[in-house]
Amino acid sequence: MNIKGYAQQSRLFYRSYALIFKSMPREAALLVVLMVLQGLLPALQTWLSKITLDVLFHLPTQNFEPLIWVLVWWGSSVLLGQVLEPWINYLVAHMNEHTTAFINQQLVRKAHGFQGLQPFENSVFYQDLEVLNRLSSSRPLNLLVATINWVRLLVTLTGLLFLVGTLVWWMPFLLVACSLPGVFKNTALRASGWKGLMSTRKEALEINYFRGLLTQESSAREIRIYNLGPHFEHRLMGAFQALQQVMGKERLKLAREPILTLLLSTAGGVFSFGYVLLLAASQKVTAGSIVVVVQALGQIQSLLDSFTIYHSLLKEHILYFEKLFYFLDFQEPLVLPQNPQHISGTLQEGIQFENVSFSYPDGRQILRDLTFTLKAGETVALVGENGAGKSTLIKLLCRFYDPTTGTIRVDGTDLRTLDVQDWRSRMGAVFQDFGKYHLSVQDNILLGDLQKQDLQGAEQAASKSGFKFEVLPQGLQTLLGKSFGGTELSGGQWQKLAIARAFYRNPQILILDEPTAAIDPKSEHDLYEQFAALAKGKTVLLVTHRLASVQMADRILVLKGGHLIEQGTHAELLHLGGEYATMFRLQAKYYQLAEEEAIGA
Ligand SMILES: Nc1ncnc2c1ncn2[C@@H]1O[C@H](COP(=O)(O)OP(=O)(O)OP(=O)(O)O)[C@@H](O)[C@H]1O
Repeated sequence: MNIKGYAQQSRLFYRSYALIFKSMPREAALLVVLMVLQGLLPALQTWLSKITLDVLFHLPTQNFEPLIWVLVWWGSSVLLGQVLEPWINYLVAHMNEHTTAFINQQLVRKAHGFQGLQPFENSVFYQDLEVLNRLSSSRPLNLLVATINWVRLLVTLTGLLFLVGTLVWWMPFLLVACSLPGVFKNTALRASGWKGLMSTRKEALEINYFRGLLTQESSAREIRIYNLGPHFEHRLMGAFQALQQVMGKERLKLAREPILTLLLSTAGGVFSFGYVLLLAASQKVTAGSIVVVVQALGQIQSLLDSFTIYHSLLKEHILYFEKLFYFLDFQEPLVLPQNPQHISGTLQEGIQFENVSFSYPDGRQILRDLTFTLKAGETVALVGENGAGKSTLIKLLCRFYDPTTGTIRVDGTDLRTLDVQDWRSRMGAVFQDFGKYHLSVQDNILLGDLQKQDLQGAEQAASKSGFKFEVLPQGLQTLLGKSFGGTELSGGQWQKLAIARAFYRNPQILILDEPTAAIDPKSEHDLYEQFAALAKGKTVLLVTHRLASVQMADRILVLKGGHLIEQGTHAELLHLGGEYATMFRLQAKYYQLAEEEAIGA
């Protein structure tokens, strides 16, 4: 590694510890102090052995005071060791919980802080996020524990090497030199292990996915009808096997490859031990000193091996933080304005699409040169075949993405210059994949505007959407969804609840992407009957395939292959006899025929 590399590594370590310290500064500082104390204990105890022997050999007759002091010191050091251990364990566990929570908070804050949806499109990015989430409860603790042991071993080693050095000055250098290749080798092997782990991100995602399919209620029905259990289980085990193969190879390397470096460090220890035995045989040193060196050498050898392992573990765990910081530093492609414009009051002119085209990050062009205006207070229906780009247009309107070319203007101001939160606070939406929150009915509605907490308003919104909460066991307080043992709703009931949430917000701009796809004909009819009242004063964009319900729109836009091919009122478009008229007549004919056939029969 060159100097730049070391500087980067040092910054990375500094930032990682800063993150851990930030989560619990006092506890972290206390832990460091306790660790250093604990690290000094073995050297202190070995030194006490020397003192004991030296005192014994030079003990004046009938004077036991030095022995009593030796006993007091020895007892204190043993007691300190015993007291320190549980406190260090307590602090490590305590800090681990906090650090895990803290890192999770950083991760989710970053993830929900993305204002656009593009980061979620990138599969590598998504896989990294999965690994970061999965390891967030182990890696920070591992870094902490490895650091603790690294520091403790370093302190112990320094103490013991110092003691050995007082007898033979070159011995510490020899011992360290013989262990260094092992340190480097293990570090390289751990880095390779991490690379292996990262190369199995796809398999890890597959494991999550197939395990989810096999264990969750949402997929239980199809799995049983099509007998998909064995098939998905096979794919799950395939992913496990692929993961085990890669990680097994890495583990084997870790067990097999350090043998030469271990031989070298053992040779250093044996040579040093032999030299001390020679010194002892020629009686050049005191008995106490020989005991010190013999004891210290025994410890140093195994400590150096452990130190090598912890050093390489540190390097391995730091790679987690490298990924974590990469994620935390990631700048989303959606560029937010430095000095955003804040808008107040109601929409005046409306929203203008000017030559808007859009391609997803995969490069496919979905919207092509769209120019139209959603006038303030107008209800516009957007229709077109599957994949025409209707939901994509909504995503641009919500500023989940920016147009690839062209501009969207709000009362003449470029949407990209507006404060995005401000803009979205004017909107209410029922998306195709609306949220089903496993909370109470009331909370599901109140989520539409957390500032309001208007219980009466929530009740009214539920009534307007046709959601009959009275039939549920605890009415508005009924807990929904299976996650926490609540009541499960039907698809249509969930959708009505999503509509209630949007109504509760009372937004200026209401976006409805197939809002009645799961709703029964009578409820749909009731909803559209009162739609004029509900939409009053709002700008509404409605996407639907049920053309009977678009008649109440002021204007209809027809999308085909990303082009805006027709626009006008229901009557105008029927008169035009184009795509809309064809689609409408097809649907109408289908119902008419079905009715005629039924009556005829
Ligand atoms: N996140 C995405 N990344 C890449 N392509 C996408 C993404 N989302 C949608 N598309 C593609 O964009 C095209 C338009 O999709 P969109 O959902 O806007 O259609 P739609 O008109 O709403 O269709 P539907 O009537 O079926 O809801 C489709 O071909 C789809 O494959």
